[in-house]
Formats: sequence, structure tokens, C-alpha cells
Amino acid sequence: MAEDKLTFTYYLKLLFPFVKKDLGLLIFGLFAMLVTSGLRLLNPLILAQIIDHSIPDKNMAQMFQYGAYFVIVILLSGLLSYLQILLLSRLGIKIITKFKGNVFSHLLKLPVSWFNKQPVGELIARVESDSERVKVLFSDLSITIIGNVLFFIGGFVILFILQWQITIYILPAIILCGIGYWFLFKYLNKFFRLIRERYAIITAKITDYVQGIQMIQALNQEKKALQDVEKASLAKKKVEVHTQVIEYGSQSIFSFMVNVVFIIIVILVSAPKIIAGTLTVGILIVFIQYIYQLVWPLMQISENVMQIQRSFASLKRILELTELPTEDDTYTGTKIPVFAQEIKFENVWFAYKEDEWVLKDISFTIPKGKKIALVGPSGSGKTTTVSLLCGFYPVEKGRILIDGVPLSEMDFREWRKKIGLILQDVYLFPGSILENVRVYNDQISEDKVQKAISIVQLDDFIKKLPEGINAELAERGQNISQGEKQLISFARALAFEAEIIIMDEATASIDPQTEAKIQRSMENLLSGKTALVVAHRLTSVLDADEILYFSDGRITARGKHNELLQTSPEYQKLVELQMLKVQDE
Ligand SMILES: Nc1ncnc2c1ncn2[C@@H]1O[C@H](COP(=O)(O)OP(=O)(O)OP(=O)(O)O)[C@@H](O)[C@H]1O
Repeated sequence: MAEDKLTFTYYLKLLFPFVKKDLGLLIFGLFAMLVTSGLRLLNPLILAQIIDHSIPDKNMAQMFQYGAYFVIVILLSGLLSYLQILLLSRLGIKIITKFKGNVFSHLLKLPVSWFNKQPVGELIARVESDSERVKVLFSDLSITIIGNVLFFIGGFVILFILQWQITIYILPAIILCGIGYWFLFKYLNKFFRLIRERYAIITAKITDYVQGIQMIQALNQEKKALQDVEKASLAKKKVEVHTQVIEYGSQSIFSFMVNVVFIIIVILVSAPKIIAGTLTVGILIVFIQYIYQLVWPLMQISENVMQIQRSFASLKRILELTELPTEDDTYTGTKIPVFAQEIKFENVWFAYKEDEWVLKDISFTIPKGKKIALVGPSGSGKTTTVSLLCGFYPVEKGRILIDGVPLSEMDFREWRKKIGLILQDVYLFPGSILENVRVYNDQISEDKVQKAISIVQLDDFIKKLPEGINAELAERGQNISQGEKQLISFARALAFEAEIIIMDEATASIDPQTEAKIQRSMENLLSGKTALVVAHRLTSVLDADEILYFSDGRITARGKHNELLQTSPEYQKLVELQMLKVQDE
């Protein structure tokens, strides 16, 4: 984001659409704040009337009358500030919910490559805490600061009118106090930021550990995880304690200034005037009351200005997220893909990090209706090849052609509609089996889902469930087996009538019985379809039309299973290893 864009008017323009609908509410908040400030200024004056007139005149009726005004003013200002806080905090929550929704919807459109570089836990914590701070901008903060400024100016105008001779002594002292408070907050601000950063680190750690809880328990690493989180908490605690010592310590100093120093100044300046009869006790009380009432708004203004700065810093960080280029910005192709003949990788090169080539000059063809298997050692580039075909990353050199048209010229969403992607780690959505197969697409009928389920031979499993197809899956499918998850993802690809099946086979070992079942289901799924399969099991490559052997980012051998057994020593070795594994099992 260009620095010059980050002006106040830029933010205002950006935030206006969020406030537009509730502008009336915001104006009411402002109005209520004005009235409350006015009423707060009125009270000391009423008190002065009682002290200077009603009591000396022994006029009880007038005293009760002023007393009633006094109570009414307090009640009214209490009621108005309650209403104002209630309405504005509702407005803040409403706006920020919408705002967060927009941020999340933008995050969903960011390219996979961006997420690869992000510690997700930290990102969530940041969006959450930044949004909370933006919220106060909409709710009470902006209104409070305006109210405080007006109250402060109004108070001083009244004091000047009442007794400018005393006011000129007090004004510089109060302003000095405000400036001191401003510097204090500026100093504290860097500690507040540090606390937030450390909080984000703790949240990220907890999120990561909870996600990997099974592994942590299996490896007996609970203590280590706890120590790690405790270490991070301790780092945050240290800064927090230091900040509180300074914050509360200096608040006590300011409090002393207000309660003792200012009052002494007022009494010293006004006492000779009272003795000389040029000043009433009532006015003295007005002064003392106003000092209490004016100093805190001034300090609050310093605090509010800092808070506003922090809110804008948070807003800037969130906006930086929402201005990141989305997939739509990266892939600008518009052609509607037609796949009638073949998919062709033509001298494709790809690197995740600059010049560290993961794919080097990859060329192969998948004719329509054929099944191509990718085999080879771990890290040789098989999954990356699949990701490029799905359009998760743009190709750096070379081209991927669909019936001769470069993938980069195509509408990537339309292209992905043709693909049934089955990953090693099957992602299941919160919801029932039915919802997971048709992924909330109601146009896919229940009959079609049932049919897909029976083609992939999942019906035995469904029949055992009391709720059948409507059985709810636990988060990330924790209440079903790895094999069952695989079959649900097969059924999903079938229900969506994917033309091309791209499968990164699960590497986790499953028992031979389940493997045989998955193999049969896979044959049913792939029958008549074009398929690109990253094969980890021998059974998946035996009937492939072509097997590509990947080694260190290159295709070093290719052919059918029997051909490769004759021509490729590295393939032979892979097969021998697999046979040994099968025998062991
Ligand atoms: N998101 C990523 N960011 C950076 N490097 C990556 C990323 N994904 C993979 N790599 C690297 O790219 C290389 C190829 O990885 P790839 O996942 O394509 O291999 P693979 O053959 O599919 O391995 P496996 O059989 O273990 O799944 C590896 O060196 C890997 O470390």
C-alpha cells in the first residue's frame, strides 16, 4: 500500500460505507455526547447558586428547587450516556462483524502461495486483536474524544467568564499536565505493542499445539509444549508487569497533581479575593469542581489520541491484508476451458523460492480418458506438478496447454470445476456425510449422492450408521477412519461429475483389506475418466497408461509398468521396495 494513500481522508472514505447505513445512530451519539457534556458543565454552577444565594438568603424553597435541578441534571446526563454507550457499542459490534467478514472473504481468495508463508495462528490472532481495536473507532472512541475536547473548551470558557484572574494561573498548569500525560502514553505505547505481539505468539503456539495434539501425546511431548507456551507467557508477563508499574505509578503522580497541587494553587489565588469580598465561596467551589472535571478529560484526550493512533495502525495492518492481490488478480485468463483431447505440460519449470527449481523442464501429455501415474522418491516434485495443473501456482517457464490453449489464458474457476481433486489429507467440512459429498451444493440431488456412494462402495459403512447419509461428521472427520475419508472424497469427485481426477494418494499405510477395497473403489471412480495419480502404492500404477518416474524435479523414465521394469533400474528398485513392504505386511 502506498504511504501517500494512508491519509485521514483515505481512511474516512474507506470506512464510510461501513457507517453509512447507521449514520443516524452516529449522529445521535454525537448529539447525546454534546448534551451530556453541557449538562456536566451545568452542575457546579447550580451548586454555586445554592451556596452563594439560597443558603445566605435562607431561602429553603429556592434551595430545594436548585437541588431538584441538580438531581435532574445528573439523572439526565446518566441516562443519555447510558443510551449513548449502549447504541454505539452495538454499532461498533455490528460494523466490525461486517468488517471481519470482508477480511475473511478476502483471505479466502488469496493464492495458496501466500498461505505457505504465513504462520496461520499468528495471522488469526492479529486479525482478531486488530479488529477489536478498530471496533472502538466506531463505537465510543471518536465520540468520546470529540465530547472531551468540547467539554474541555466549554469548561474553560465558563471559568474565564467567571474569573479570568484565577483561570490564567490554572490553565498553563493543566495544559502542562496534559502534555506530560501525552508523552507518558507515547512511551507506554511501544510496550502495549510488544504485549500484543507476544499475545499473538502465544495464541499461535496454542493453535499449533492443539492441532497437533495426537502427535504431541504420541511422542510424550506434553511437557515440552507446556514449557514452550509458558516461556512465551512469561515473556509477555514481564512486559505487562513493567508497563503496569509505569502506568499506575505515573497515574498516581498525576492524581497527586490534581488533588493537591492544583487545589493549592486555586486556594492560594482565590483566598485573598474571598477575604476582600471580590469572590464568593460558591465560585471557589465551582473552580475546584471544574478542576476535577477538566483535568481528566484532558488526560483522556491524550489517551484517546494514542488509542486512535493504535486503531489506525491496526486498521492499516488489516487493510494491507485486504489489499493483497487475490487469485482473481493473479490469474486474469477469461477463456472458458474446453477439454476434448489432451492436457500437455510443455517444458515446465517451477520454483517456490527464487532460482531453487523444484520442477525442471517437465514435459508430458495426458490424452483424454487416459490414466497417468507419477512415481518417484519423496520431494521429487510430484505434488508440485499436480498443484500446477490445478492452477494453485503459476508456471514460471514453459506452458500447460489444454487442447492447445495455455492454462494461464483460461478462467481458473471454470477450469477447477472440471477437476476432482483428491488430496492425501482429505479435508472434511463440518456437517453430515451428505453435505460433505455434495459440499453444500443443493443442485446435486440426494439420489446422485447415493449413487456416487455406492459406486465407491461406501454403502456398507453408511448402512451401519443409524442416521445413514445424514450422520454428522466430527471436526475434520475425526470420528471416521482414514480409508472412509478417502472414499468420501472419491464420492465427492463423482457427485460433481469431475472430468479430470487428480489424486495424490494417501501415504499412510492402511490394512491390505481396506487397500483392496480402496483399489476397487478407485477403479470404479476412474473408469472412463482422465486421471493424474500421484501413486504411492504399486497397485495404482499397474494399469496406468503411462508412468512418469520423477527424480529431483525431472522425469527420468517413462512408460507402462512392464516397460519400465525392463528399462529403468530406479523404477525396478522402487517396485522391489514395495514388494518387500507388501510381504512384510
Ligand atoms: N509450499 C512449499 N514451499 C516451499 N517448498 C516446497 C513447498 N512444497 C514443496 N516444496 C519443496 O518442493 C520439493 C518438491 O516437493 P513435492 O511436494 O512436489 O514432492 P513430492 O514428490 O510430491 O513428495 P512426496 O512424495 O513426499 O509427497 C521438495 O523439495 C519440497 O521441500
